[in-house]
Amino acid sequence: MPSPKAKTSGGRSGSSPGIGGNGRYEFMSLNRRPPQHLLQRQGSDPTSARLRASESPTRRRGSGSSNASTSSTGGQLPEEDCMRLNPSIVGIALSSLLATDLWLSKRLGVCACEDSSWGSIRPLMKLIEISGHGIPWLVGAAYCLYKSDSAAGQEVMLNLLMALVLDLILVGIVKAVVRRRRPSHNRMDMFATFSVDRYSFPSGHATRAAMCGRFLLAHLVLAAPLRVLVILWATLVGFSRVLLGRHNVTDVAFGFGMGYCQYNLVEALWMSSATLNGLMGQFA
Ligand SMILES: CC(C)=CCC/C(C)=C/COP(=O)(O)O
Repeated sequence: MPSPKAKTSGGRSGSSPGIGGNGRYEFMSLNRRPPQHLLQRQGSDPTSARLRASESPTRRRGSGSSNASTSSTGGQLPEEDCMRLNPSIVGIALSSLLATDLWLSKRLGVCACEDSSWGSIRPLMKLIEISGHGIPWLVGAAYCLYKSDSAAGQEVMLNLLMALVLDLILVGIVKAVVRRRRPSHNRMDMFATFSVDRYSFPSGHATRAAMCGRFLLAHLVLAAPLRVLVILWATLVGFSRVLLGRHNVTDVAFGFGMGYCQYNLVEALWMSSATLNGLMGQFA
């Protein structure tokens, strides 16, 4: 795709910029052989790389040329150029997804700071952010465990505490492996973060909201309006991550999926009262 910054003196469509004899950028048609003064010796000038790219096998194949992997000067294209110039359909799809993700996340970051277009709702989004933070949930679960006077209540709160710790560990591992930077428009003013929380993928708030949402719906007897409120809260936590500029859309989407699956793991590792008493007995 010709660079809009290049000074054009050639055709419009189907052309690529090259450095003309006068040192100015020129556009050349990909269907015509470039002028001799632009056919640089390979490696001597970025234009030669660009000519090599404009003469890539896929383009030449598209223009009906017989030698699919020869450069404009008739030489054999090095293998790495052929490979690089022929990205797989998966690579193209992933690049398109990433570009769309970054563009959409930037557009949706409407309260990334006070003077953003929806900056007035930033305090509300920050409140929702705190409601999905790990510390309030850990403190709340520990308090409920301490105040609970039934074996069933203690069992549920202990398993919730373990689920929250499991979430922190798994999210921390994925963040540390993927190491995706947070969006450029994010203002890192979250309270109480770990080192890995500087990374964006996945959203820890989204994983916690999905996992805790499922946990509450499964283990608390809630009337229908409250059940709807739990689902609404979890959804708002996820959305707030993008609106605040903390995350890209894909970070939150993956976080929701990961949190949903984490709950399945919590159910599989569920510690019953008998098991917990047995463990307590061993440590007592
Ligand atoms: C310090 C504790 C106990 C938890 C950290 C909670 C936190 C700051 C997670 C990051 O969430 P996002 O990945 O959604 O920004």
